[in-house]
Amino acid sequence: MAHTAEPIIVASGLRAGYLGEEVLRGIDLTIARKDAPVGIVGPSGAGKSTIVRALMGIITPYAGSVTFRGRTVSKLRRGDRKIFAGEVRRVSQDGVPTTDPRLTAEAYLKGALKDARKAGRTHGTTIEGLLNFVALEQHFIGRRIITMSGGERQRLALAHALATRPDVLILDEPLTAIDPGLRSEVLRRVKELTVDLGISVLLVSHDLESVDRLCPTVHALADGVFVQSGPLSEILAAPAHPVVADLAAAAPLTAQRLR
Ligand SMILES: Nc1ncnc2c1ncn2[C@@H]1O[C@H](COP(=O)(O)OP(=O)(O)OP(=O)(O)O)[C@@H](O)[C@H]1O
Repeated sequence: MAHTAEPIIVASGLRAGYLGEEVLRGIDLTIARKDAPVGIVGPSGAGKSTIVRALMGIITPYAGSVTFRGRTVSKLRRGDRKIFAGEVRRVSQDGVPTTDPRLTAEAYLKGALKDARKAGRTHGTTIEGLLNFVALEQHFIGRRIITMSGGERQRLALAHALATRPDVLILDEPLTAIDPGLRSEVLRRVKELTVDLGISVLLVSHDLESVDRLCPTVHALADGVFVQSGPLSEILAAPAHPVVADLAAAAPLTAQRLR
């Protein structure tokens, strides 16, 4: 994809993995300001979440680089890390990362709005507005997070990520615990956000329907490399790699509908 907008995150020749074992074998990916949503699909174990971890600076590349506004993500200094934390938000399938059993949805979102203000990302968003956006009823305000279901926690995590009005939203299987009807409604709202607020979304998912709904461009990942890129309908109609053929065969109705 040609990028005329200012790049925010750039992965270049990215090689990374765990305990010296390489999972990613040369990934190039640019997320620029106000980019249209980009999807990554691929089978279990292909390295999708590893890409996300490398983009977030959670793991350090063995070779190649990941930069945030030109600076190496894994070496960001405190000031830049704060800017990164406000500009780039991740929502993973685990939902809310909390171990505090007393924490309520209200306190959790209040903290996010406070962080947003501290980072100079002020806007008129309220806790009620955030809950509403992710289709959580207002009575969830006082609920302790440990009492919430997996799908409710995933939506709360999305609300938390949106509190800073990030420039980049990285969604790693964000809505897996939500039933399909509600999932497509939340995705529809996220899609509106990308247009209205210019948030650049990277969506990593097994769910081809969700990826197709949100992302005009998709990368198919197999064994740590992008083997095919383009609109999902084109990829599935003419698989150029056995893994892509398997994806199409595993979701025949989606593949047929997209043709
Ligand atoms: N913390 C870890 N330590 C060691 N190996 C890991 C770790 N996390 C992931 N891996 C391995 O790295 C490979 C890629 O994992 P990754 O989670 O990126 O795959 P994925 O494409 O996101 O899979 P899934 O769709 O099942 O979530 C797998 O072989 C996995 O076992």
